[in-house]
Amino acid sequence: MSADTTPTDPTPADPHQNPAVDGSELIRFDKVTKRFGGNTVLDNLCFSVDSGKHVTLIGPSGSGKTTILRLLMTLVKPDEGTIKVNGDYLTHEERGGKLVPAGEKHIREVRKNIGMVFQQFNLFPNMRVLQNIMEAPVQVLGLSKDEAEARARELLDMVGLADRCNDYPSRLSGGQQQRVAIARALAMRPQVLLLDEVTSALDPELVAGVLDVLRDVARTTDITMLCVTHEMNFARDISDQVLMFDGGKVIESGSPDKIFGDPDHERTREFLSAVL
Ligand SMILES: Nc1ncnc2c1ncn2[C@@H]1O[C@H](COP(=O)(O)OP(=O)(O)OP(=O)(O)O)[C@@H](O)[C@H]1O
Repeated sequence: MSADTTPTDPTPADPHQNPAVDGSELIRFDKVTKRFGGNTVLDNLCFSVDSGKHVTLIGPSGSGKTTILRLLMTLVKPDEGTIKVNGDYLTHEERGGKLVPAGEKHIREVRKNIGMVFQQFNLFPNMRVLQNIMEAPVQVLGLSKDEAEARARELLDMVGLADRCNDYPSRLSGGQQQRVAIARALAMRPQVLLLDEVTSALDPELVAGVLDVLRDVARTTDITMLCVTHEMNFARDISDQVLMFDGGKVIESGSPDKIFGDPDHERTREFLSAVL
C-alpha cells in the first residue's frame, strides 16, 4: 500500500469530543481521516464499538465502509487520527509517553484479535478444507496440530461441513467455500469478526445458508461483529447498532428498529428507500 502515508502527528483521544470510554469498549476510531489521492474517503471519523456487540455499517457505494474494515485489518493506514482495539493503538505504539508509528510486531499482536471474511473467499486452493482452517492457528498462534485439528473439526461442524474436511476448495460451492472461510476466521478465536459483503459474490440460492451460519455465530458466541452488507433483513436481525455513513462520516446511528423504521436523517431515508 505505497500510496499510504504514516501519520506523523497523531492526536490523542479528546474525551470532550467523543463518547465517554466505558469498560467494555473494544474498537475506537478517533478523528480518523483517510484519503486516496484527492478523494477524502473518511473525514475526521469518530465512532466506537463495545465488546460483544454486532454493528452493521450501511451507506451509499463509495462511502468508505470497506475502507473502515481494511483499516482495522491494517491493509491500509489512516492519514490522520488513531484507531484503538482493546485499548491498544492499532497503528501506533506508546513509547516514552509519545505516540509513534507502530512496528510490525505490535501490529501483528493487535491483529491477532481481528478476523475478517471477504467478499471473495480467498481460501488456499492447494490445501484441503481442514488444512485451510488449521493453518493460521498452527503457524500464527503456535497451536499443536492436534489442538488445531480439534478446533477446526468443531468449527466445520458448526458451519455444517463436517463431511467435507478432506475436499479441496474447488470441489465446494461458493456458499460452502464462504462457510469454510467463516470457520477459518473463527479458528483464530478473534475478539472481532469483520464481514465485508460476504454474500455479494454468491449465487442467490446460496446466500441464505451463509447468512444462517452467521446468525448462529451472532447468537451463540460473544464475538464482536462489524458487518458491511447489502442484506438489510440480515442486518436488522443480527445488529445491536446500525451506523449510516455518508460523506466520510457517521451521519446517524441507532438500533435497527430506529434506523430501518424511523430514521431521523433525510439521507438515511433516501438511501433505505433505494435499497429496501
Ligand atoms: N486502494 C484504493 N485506491 C484508491 N481509491 C480507493 C482505494 N480503496 C478505496 N478507494 C476509494 O475509496 C472510496 C470508498 O471505497 P470503499 O470501498 O471503502 O466504499 P464502500 O462504502 O465500501 O463502497 P461499496 O458499498 O461500493 O463497496 C471509493 O471512492 C473507492 O473508489
